[in-house]
Amino acid sequence: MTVTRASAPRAVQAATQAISATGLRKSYGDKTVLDGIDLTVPAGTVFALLGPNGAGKTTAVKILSTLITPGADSGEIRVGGHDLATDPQAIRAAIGVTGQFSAVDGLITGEENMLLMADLHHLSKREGRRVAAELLERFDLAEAAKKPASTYSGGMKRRLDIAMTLVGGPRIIFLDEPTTGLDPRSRHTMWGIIRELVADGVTVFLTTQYLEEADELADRIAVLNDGKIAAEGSAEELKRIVPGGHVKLRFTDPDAYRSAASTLREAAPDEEALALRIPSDGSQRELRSILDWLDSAGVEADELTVHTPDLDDVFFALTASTVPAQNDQPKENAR
Ligand SMILES: Nc1ncnc2c1ncn2[C@@H]1O[C@H](COP(=O)(O)OP(=O)(O)OP(=O)(O)O)[C@@H](O)[C@H]1O
Repeated sequence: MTVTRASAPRAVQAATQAISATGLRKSYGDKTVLDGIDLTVPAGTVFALLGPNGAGKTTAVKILSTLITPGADSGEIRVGGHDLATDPQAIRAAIGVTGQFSAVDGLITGEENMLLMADLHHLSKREGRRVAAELLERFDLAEAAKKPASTYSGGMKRRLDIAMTLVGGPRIIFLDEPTTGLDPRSRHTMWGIIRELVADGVTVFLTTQYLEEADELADRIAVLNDGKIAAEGSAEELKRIVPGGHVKLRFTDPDAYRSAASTLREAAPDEEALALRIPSDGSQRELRSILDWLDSAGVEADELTVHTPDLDDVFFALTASTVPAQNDQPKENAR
């Protein structure tokens, strides 16, 4: 059953929201990092917080995962159904956090790292071994389990880090830049892992600088800029808010192309490609009116494609005023 926010009783709404925060604030001295942001993450979904370096993404993760306290003037913050102000302990028991700085101890083996986590979660020796073996297998680390973690590749360390986070069976996990510095293959492996978690009903709150990552994984994306949420929506919704979307009509017959071009004077012609571009936000309503218009003009294209701007366009449009030049570089190089 789908519960809509407008009609559901408050208790049901609370149960379906894994994370909710209103008026989240945080300042360091005079510097306002989070200037009253609202966040809502339905259970079992992936939420991506995007933003340039220093936007406050890690700060938001640290507050929601109880590692630091929010500004005193923040509104209500609930995680896993618990109030952060009154019951941070219950939140800690319900969540897992994988930060930018790994919790992996390089001096001991992958398996020992896992068993250490099992101890921290008070699992019995037998249960700890069972959970560790299962997760090491699932994360493709069984073969390397008896080797010191310092010998692992970046991707293996990151997988071990997440495996360690999962020892306690959290229903909500925070992943702060989970693929920064990973090569494309490891990144895709990590995306697969995140998708599996979500298929198991886990809620994922992730921060990322990679727009492609948010596009691939997230149900909803919020762009954080200058202490505020500059825009929020699905990847498709966000792409529609920047100009540049169009419908492209392609023809194989030059005569059909020329006839269409003379009929559709509003369309931008591309003689070489035998294509016409009609500005459009890509919405169903606009598409329908374009199709009606083509029908009434008697134009039949061989191919019709809808082009929406990509998330890069959105990111740059929304964060343009505050992005320093160095942020054109990938993060691992900028550091
Ligand atoms: N303990 C602290 N004391 C003072 N300033 C801080 C502290 N922690 C963070 N800041 C500042 O708050 C701002 C937001 O930092 P934060 O780490 O949340 O950003 P971010 O979006 O995660 O950036 P990045 O992508 O670089 O990790 C930065 O300007 C940072 O310098």
